[in-house]
Amino acid sequence: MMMRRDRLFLVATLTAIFSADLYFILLPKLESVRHGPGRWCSCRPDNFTIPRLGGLTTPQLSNRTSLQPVDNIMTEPVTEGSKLEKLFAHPLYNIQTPGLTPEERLLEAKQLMEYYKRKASRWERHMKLYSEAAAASNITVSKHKVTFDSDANWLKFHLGINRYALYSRDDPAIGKLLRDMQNMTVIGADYTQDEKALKGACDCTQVVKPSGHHLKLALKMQNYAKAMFKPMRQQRDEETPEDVFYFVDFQRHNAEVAAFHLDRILDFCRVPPVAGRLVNVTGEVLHVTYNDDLRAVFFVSPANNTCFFAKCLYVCKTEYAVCGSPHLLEGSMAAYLPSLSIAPRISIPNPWIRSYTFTRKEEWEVNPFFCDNVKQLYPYNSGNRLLNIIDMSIFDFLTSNMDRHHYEIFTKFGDEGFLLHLDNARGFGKHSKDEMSILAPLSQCCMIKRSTLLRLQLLARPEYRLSDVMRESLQRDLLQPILTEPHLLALDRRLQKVMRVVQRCVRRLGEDKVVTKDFARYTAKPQAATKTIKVR
Ligand SMILES: Nc1ncnc2c1ncn2[C@@H]1O[C@H](COP(=O)(O)OP(=O)(O)OP(=O)(O)O)[C@@H](O)[C@H]1O
Ligand SMILES: [Mn+2]
Repeated sequence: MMMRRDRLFLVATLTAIFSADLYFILLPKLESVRHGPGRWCSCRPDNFTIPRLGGLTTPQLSNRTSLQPVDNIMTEPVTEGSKLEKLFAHPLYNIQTPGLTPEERLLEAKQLMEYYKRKASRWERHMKLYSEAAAASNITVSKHKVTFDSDANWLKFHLGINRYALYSRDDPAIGKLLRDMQNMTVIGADYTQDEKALKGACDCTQVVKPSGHHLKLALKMQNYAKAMFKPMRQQRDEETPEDVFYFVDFQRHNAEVAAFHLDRILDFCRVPPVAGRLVNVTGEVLHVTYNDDLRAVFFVSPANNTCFFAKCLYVCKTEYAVCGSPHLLEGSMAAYLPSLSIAPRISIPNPWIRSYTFTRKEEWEVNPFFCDNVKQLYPYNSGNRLLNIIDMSIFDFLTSNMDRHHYEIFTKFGDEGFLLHLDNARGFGKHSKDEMSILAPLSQCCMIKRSTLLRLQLLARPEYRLSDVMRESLQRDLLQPILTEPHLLALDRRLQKVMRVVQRCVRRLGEDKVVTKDFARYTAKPQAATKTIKVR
C-alpha cells in the first residue's frame, strides 16, 4: 500500500512536470508558429536547456530548451491580474498528492484532542492557583475568558501536517490561523522552552546567544493557539552594517513573516505560518504573564514607553530592550508546531554549518570537494536528504540567512521526512549583498531537484516574477509593507544567481547528473497507472 502511494506520488510529480514541459515547450512553439519566427527564439548557443529526465521509468520529455535565457526574460510582455493567483494555478503548483495513510500523517485527531483537553484543564487549574496568589501579592493579572474549541484553526493546522509538507496551500484553516494570530485575544505570555532551559546564560566561547540579543516569547491565545512572538528590533529600511557578524545580527520580525511567504511561493510549505501583529506589550504580555522572571524584565522608559529586555544573568542592558510606543510593538507571530511530547522532532547540525566564532573556518569553506565527503555519510548517502538541504540553501540564499546552524525533522517521518525551515529571523539583513557562500551546498554538490528548478524557472519569468508575487503576497499581512523595495528586487537578482550556478554545473557535469528526479528512491520501480492523478 505504502509503495503504491509512493508510486502514485511519483506519477503525480511526473505528470506535473510533463504539464510544465507542455507549458514551457509546446505552447511557446505553437505561439512562435502563430507569430512568425523570432519571437520565442531561444537559439543562442549558450542557452541553458532543461535536462531530460533520466532513468528507466520516467517519460521522455522534450530535450529542447525550456529555460529562458536569463538575460532576456525580463523583457517579455507582462500580463494583467493577480500574478500570485496565476502562479498558484499553474500545473506545477497543483500536484495533487494521493490520499494519505495514517502513517503519513503526523497526528491522529483522537490523540490531539486528548492532548488539548489535558492542556486546557491544566491551564484552568494553574490560572486558579495563580490568580489567588497574584491577588494576595497585589499583582495585576488580566483574566480573559478561554474557549475550548474543537474546531480551532490551530488544531486543523496540526492535523494537516504530513510527511510531505507542513500544510496544504488550499487549506482554508491556514489563512484563518494567520488571522487568529493577528487579532485573537492573548491570554498568556511566557518565555519559550529553549529560553527557559538557557536561563539567560550564554556560552561565551560561542557567540550564538549574546546575552540580551535574543528576545522571543510564547503567546497563548483565547482558544489555546500558541505563537512564537519575535518583537521588532530594526526598522525595515535599516541595513545590517558591513562589520557586523551574522551571528550577532538582529533577529528581524519582518524576515520571519517574509520567509513564510517566500517558502509558500516556492511551494515548499516547510515554514510554520507566520503573521505580523501589533502587540500591546503591557496588556498582551505584562498583564497576562504568570512568570515572575518575565514580569521582572519590564520597565518604563524615560519616554514613558513600556519596555522589556531579554532574560540575562549577568548584565541587563537597557540598550537591548524593546519598547512599545508607548505600548504597541510590532512583532512576528509564528504558529507553534505540535508539542514535542506528541510529535517529537530532532535537531540535526547542518553539514554546511558556519563557525560561530570570529576566526575559525569550517571544512566546507576550505575544501571545494566537501560535498563528496557528505555524500558518503548517512543520511546524505541515500534518499533525498541532500536534495532537501540544497532546497534549504536556495531558500536561505534568497533571504540571505546565514544562520542555519541546525535543521529539524519530525522523527515520525524518518529520513525521508521534509526539513523544517524554522527560524528565519536573520534573513533580509542586507539587500545590496548576495552572500554566495550560502549556496555552497548547491554549488559544491551540483545537484538540484527538478521540481525545484522548474519552479525557480517559473518565478524568473516576468508573468510570475518572484519580487512581484512576493510583494503581492506580503500585502496581505497586517504589517505591510513587510519588505522594502530593495529587498524585493534583491530576490530577483539572487534568483538569477541561483540559476547561473545551476547552469555552470550543467555545463560541467551534464544535465542528467545535475537535475535530479525527486523521490529518487523510487525510480527503479515500474510506473503506476496515471488515472487517479489530477493535475489542473
Ligand atoms: N513555530 C515553532 N513551533 C514550535 N517550536 C518552535 C517554532 N519555531 C521554533 N521553535 C523551536 O524553538 C527553538 C528556537 O527558535 P528560534 O531558532 O526561532 O529562536 P532563536 O532565538 O534564534 O534560537 P537559536 O539561537 O537556538 O536559533 C527552535 O530550535 C525550535 O526547536
Ligand atoms: Mn536562531
